[in-house]
Amino acid sequence: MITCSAPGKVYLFGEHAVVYGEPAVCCAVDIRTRVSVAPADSVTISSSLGTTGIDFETHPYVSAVVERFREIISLEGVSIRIVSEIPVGSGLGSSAAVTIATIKALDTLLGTGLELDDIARMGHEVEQRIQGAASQTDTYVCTMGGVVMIPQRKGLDLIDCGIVIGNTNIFSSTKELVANVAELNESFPEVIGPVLSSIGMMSTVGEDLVNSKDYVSVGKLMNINQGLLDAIGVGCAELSSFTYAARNNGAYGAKITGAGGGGCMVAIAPREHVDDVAAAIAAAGGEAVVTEATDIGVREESR
Ligand SMILES: Nc1ncnc2c1ncn2[C@@H]1O[C@H](COP(=O)(O)OP(=O)(O)O)[C@@H](O)[C@H]1O
Ligand SMILES: C[C@@](O)(CCOP(=O)(O)O)CC(=O)O
Ligand SMILES: [Mg+2]
Repeated sequence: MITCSAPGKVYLFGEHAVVYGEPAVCCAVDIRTRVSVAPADSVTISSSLGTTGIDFETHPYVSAVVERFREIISLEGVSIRIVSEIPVGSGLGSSAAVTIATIKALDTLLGTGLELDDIARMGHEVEQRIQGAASQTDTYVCTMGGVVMIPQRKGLDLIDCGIVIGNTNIFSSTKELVANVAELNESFPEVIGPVLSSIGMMSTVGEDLVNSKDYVSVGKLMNINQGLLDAIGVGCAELSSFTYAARNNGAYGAKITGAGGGGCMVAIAPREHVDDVAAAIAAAGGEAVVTEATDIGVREESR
């Protein structure tokens, strides 16, 4: 049996706008999905969502990965078992992590010799197939780890402060949220276009601030980015309440991460304040997790 893992991620800046070609800055975090594979006569996929064969209702991403491998190598059966610390449908990139960890595990089992760039590319193709429109961000950062600027694929300095995630526990489908933004953009292109460009500008301005570890300024930009995400309709009352709770309790800045509409927000904070920030999010009704950035991307854990 071979086990591979891949990390979740938070966006410092740029989700949604990145789907329209704007830059984004995304950071892998130390919360992982583990996928174990073993030879078998037929395909079995088991996770917290259930046990299935190839099944595009329950396991669309993993099913698409298996089909993709069948295009390059003969693969009759395989047993795939998923254990994840990343909440599903929460903006932390659970879909990318399960996709990338499965690709790496199958690559290792079948000896297909994929390089990291190949894994990221295949993962992006799978996300595009299942999600409709999908940027390369989640699959790339979860393959490589660290802090990455997209579309340049440029590595930035690892975030050296505390990261607190606040989960609303409201399931949000990235596919739906991306489609909602597209609809708003079609209705009001003159209004939404400039908002998306302004979101992109966060990354352009933020890049040097991340590299110089100026987290006070990074936090201010995250707060502006949050306002613009609200403007494109991907916020909700709980996400707003948790971002204010974080900001009022020592965070440098706080915003939605990922698709929004539910799911998670992210705050960056001095390490000495992370517990206060987490307590404030919990008091506002969220599930708070204190984490750190990680430069460990997809990797084999055991065989
Ligand atoms: N642990 C898991 N096991 C199986 N499938 C998973 C797992 N985590 C995520 N997924 C897949 O990813 C989908 C959620 O992806 P998405 O809507 O993009 O949200 P997220 O923000 O978490 O990436 C789930 O509906 C499921 O198909
Ligand atoms: C909204 C979007 O920018 C990020 C979605 O992230 P997540 O699936 O919510 O973790 C979509 C994308 O980049 O493909
Ligand atoms: Mg996703």
